[in-house]
Amino acid sequence: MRRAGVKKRFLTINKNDDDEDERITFCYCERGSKDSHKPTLVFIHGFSSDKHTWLTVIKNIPHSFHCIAVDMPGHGETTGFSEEQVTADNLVDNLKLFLDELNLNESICLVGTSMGGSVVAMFAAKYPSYVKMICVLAPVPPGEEYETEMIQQIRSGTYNVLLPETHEQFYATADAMTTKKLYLRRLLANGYFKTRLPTLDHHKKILQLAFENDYPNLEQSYSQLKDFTCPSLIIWGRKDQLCAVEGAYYFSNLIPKSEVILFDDCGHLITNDKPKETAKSIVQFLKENHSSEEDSKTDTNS
Ligand SMILES: CCCCCCCC/C=C\CCCCCCCC(=O)OC(CO)CO
Repeated sequence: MRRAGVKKRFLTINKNDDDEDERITFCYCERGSKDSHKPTLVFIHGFSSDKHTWLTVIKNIPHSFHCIAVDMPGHGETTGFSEEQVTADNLVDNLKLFLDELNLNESICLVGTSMGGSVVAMFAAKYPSYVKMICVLAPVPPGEEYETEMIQQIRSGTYNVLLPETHEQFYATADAMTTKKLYLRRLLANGYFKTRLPTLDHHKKILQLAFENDYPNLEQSYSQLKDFTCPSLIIWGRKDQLCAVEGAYYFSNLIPKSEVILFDDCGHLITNDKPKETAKSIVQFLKENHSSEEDSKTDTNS
């Protein structure tokens, strides 16, 4: 935590004044404070992950940028949700509540990876006025056309592809998800199991429900992005085995003002494989597209 210079904070929101059960407490990491000349960067992690996934990237972003990485409902230290409530719609709407509470409702750059990238895309489709720009890292593309073998396996119930339960499964998942060599992999696996095994059943349930309810509707949920006019950056690893890299063109064809960056030698865990490059791409994208946004209505997508 200290290396990225972030502070951990909690924010409790009453969704309903009469009902204590409808109180949620968000946990998030923050560095810096709101700056009227620059958008705040808000980072959304992937499935079964948490805010820490972004520290490798935030470390490489200049301190002049206000950064927030939040634990999504059902993940990390954010509390007040049952599995059934962790749906795409709820994640999007609760992210809106969180941003409202922090007064971050007009000038942010929303950045998400994997499932978090999907949440960012759906958020921008539903609440375009909240964001100045978005950046999605390998979000889940819709439909069979983009389905990888890994997605097929998970969809048919082999959850340990994403949620390993044994050391062997952990090494297989790591091999599939990252191109970086794992040093001290047994130690890493032990660290992983220590934090993840207690939440395993909970995450399995969330995954099952997501494939039943949200996955079939992805195309519909993304469709309003066709009218999203803010600059959008799409980042993908060429060696992604979970979310097919062709998905980058699905999103760039859908979003009017979009730009694609593909990293060589990079798997699905982009924040792990290319942290410096990711930070650099985001900062570059912010510099090119902010402030000048009013006079540059050019389509970078053609
Ligand atoms: C849960 C609420 C869903 C809301 C959003 C709908 C997204 C599409 C619906 C179904 C697919 C489920 C997820 C499939 C893979 C995610 C990979 C991922 O996030 O990888 C992590 C590491 O696990 C990377 O950090």
